[in-house]
Amino acid sequence: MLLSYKQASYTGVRQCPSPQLQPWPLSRQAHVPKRRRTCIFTPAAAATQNIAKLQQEYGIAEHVQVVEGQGGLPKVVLSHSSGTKAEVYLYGGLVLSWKQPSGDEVLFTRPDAVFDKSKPISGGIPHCFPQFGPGKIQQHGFARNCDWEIASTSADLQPDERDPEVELVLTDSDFTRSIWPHPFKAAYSVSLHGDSLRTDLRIINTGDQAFDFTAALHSYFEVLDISKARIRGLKGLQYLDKTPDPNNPVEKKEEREVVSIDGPMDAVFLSPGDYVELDVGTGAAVSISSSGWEDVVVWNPWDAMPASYEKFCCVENGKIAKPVVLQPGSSWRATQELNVIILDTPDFVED
Ligand SMILES: O=P(O)(O)OC[C@H]1O[C@H](O)[C@H](O)[C@@H](O)[C@@H]1O
Repeated sequence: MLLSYKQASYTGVRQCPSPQLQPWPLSRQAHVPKRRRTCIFTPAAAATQNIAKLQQEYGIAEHVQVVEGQGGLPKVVLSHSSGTKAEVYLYGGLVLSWKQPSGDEVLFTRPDAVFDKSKPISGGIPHCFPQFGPGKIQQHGFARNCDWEIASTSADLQPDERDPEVELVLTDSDFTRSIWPHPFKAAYSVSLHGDSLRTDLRIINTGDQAFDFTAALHSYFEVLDISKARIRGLKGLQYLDKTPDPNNPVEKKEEREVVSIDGPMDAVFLSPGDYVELDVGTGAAVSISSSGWEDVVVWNPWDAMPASYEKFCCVENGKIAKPVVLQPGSSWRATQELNVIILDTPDFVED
């Protein structure tokens, strides 16, 4: 939580235990001399070896590290000399954590998040692609439950400001084509620049037929208390209110300069400017600047998630209302930059 509201952090996150080494089948063990049985090779050991290989190939001293994350999943840790850190999981191509130099976490992981690939990781910045939803395929598409690959890593050569970056890619596979029959490449770079976190997503049509898609960065931000969170930058916008029924949204106009949340909220704001701001209630705010993304979703489930709704607010850059139509060989690009700002006059001051 920003500004050291450590009391707001969660301790109840359910995690899968790291995979343990399993013994070989007995028939095979019979051929293994006893003293060597600890050297068995298993899927878990293979995963660890794979992580070590990725680290060897893509690690950059002090700035980029590939290590084992929760549930034994590979994650890339970006460290900036300013003290900021980000963790990017290959599963889902997901930024799970972004910490300020103070150690304060900006993003939020739901307590029901799991790291065993049985479902997408519920927290951080999951992808919604190739469909935001609801729609013809699974809610929010498949990009959040696929393994992305590392394409490259870098750390800028300026001696004091080595901006670490990782680029991940996801391409169509038998699995993706069984859901959505189009050849594509998604290239997603995540980088730290001083105190800010930047993402750059490109979708490329690698097939010979046009396709359309919708997408979003389903960003979870930690707030002091949802009743104290405020969003600026939405005044005057038309929005699709999905709260009563996500399948039959009602179009409305936002009249408020400062949007507060006092019940379930699921709204797609149409064509905001390139900047919105989430005041997290501590005297700090997250500024969200973007290009290419055309809509902003604000989501809080309220008492449908009693264990966590008070502690997060999703503010999601998306391309939802008007799908992107991509011709063969063409591409679409959208960027997002998050910064933490200290507010001069917070709307709420602690009693
Ligand atoms: O639970 P998930 O599949 O992650 O979706 C959680 C929520 O995401 C979005 O913000 C949608 O607008 C909501 O309609 C949806 O309920």
